[in-house]
Amino acid sequence: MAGAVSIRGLVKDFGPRRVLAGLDLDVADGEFVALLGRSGCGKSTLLRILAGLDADVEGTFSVPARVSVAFQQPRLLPWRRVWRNISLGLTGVDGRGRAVAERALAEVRLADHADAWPSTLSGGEAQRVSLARALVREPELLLLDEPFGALDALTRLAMHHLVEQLWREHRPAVLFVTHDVDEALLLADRVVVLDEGRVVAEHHVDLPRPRRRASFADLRSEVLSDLGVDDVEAA
Ligand SMILES: Nc1ncnc2c1ncn2[C@@H]1O[C@H](COP(=O)(O)OP(=O)(O)OP(=O)(O)O)[C@@H](O)[C@H]1O
Repeated sequence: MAGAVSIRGLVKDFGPRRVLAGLDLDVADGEFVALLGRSGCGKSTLLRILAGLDADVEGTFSVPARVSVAFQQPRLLPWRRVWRNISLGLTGVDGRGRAVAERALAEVRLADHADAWPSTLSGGEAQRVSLARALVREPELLLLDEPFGALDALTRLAMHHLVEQLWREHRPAVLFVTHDVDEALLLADRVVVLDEGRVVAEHHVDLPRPRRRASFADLRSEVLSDLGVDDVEAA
């Protein structure tokens, strides 16, 4: 199977600080990979590089032609209605921008919000618009940088279901940065742990979906231990 992402020896320095130190990582087509690691270990930097937002690197990487990104903050344009936020910059849709945006909104359960202004949306709704905006480009690779980090616990749960469903339907490869080990184990095919700018551990999550937290208690302990944290619940 052709890989969606192939990274070899990626090095990124910010002045004297080496953030990525020869990182190697492959992501297969349609694979859902979660990236975990201590704060400051370079997760967002890696996503920004793959998204083409930072070209000042050494090493090599390849990504597919269509890459979409969703960040922790939805970053919607406040002076555009929701549907325009989604259709803006879409090429090849001519006069169908509104219809295309509406279809994407229906997928994230926001069909009736096409004409809303971003300022009137809740945090969860804004994040769903951000997902719709990412998906409408039919990405082969979806980069998610802590997309649920700012949401409350209940909204977060709903978003897990939604992302899993959208991923099943569209099957992009996903690279998903999170601090939440449970979130990673609920959603990902593979959990990759970064430290000191390299991959230091990875775990395949061969569990049927939808997953229950009880089904990955042992894996959670292993991943937490990779992160240098004791699993108090396992004691
Ligand atoms: N534009 C920049 N200029 C200088 N240093 C930067 C810049 N962007 C990031 N860094 C530094 O690079 C390191 C990695 O940052 P990055 O945001 O990739 O970490 P992260 O793993 O995503 O962290 P977190 O989990 O806290 O979001 C940090 O030490 C950060 O201060």
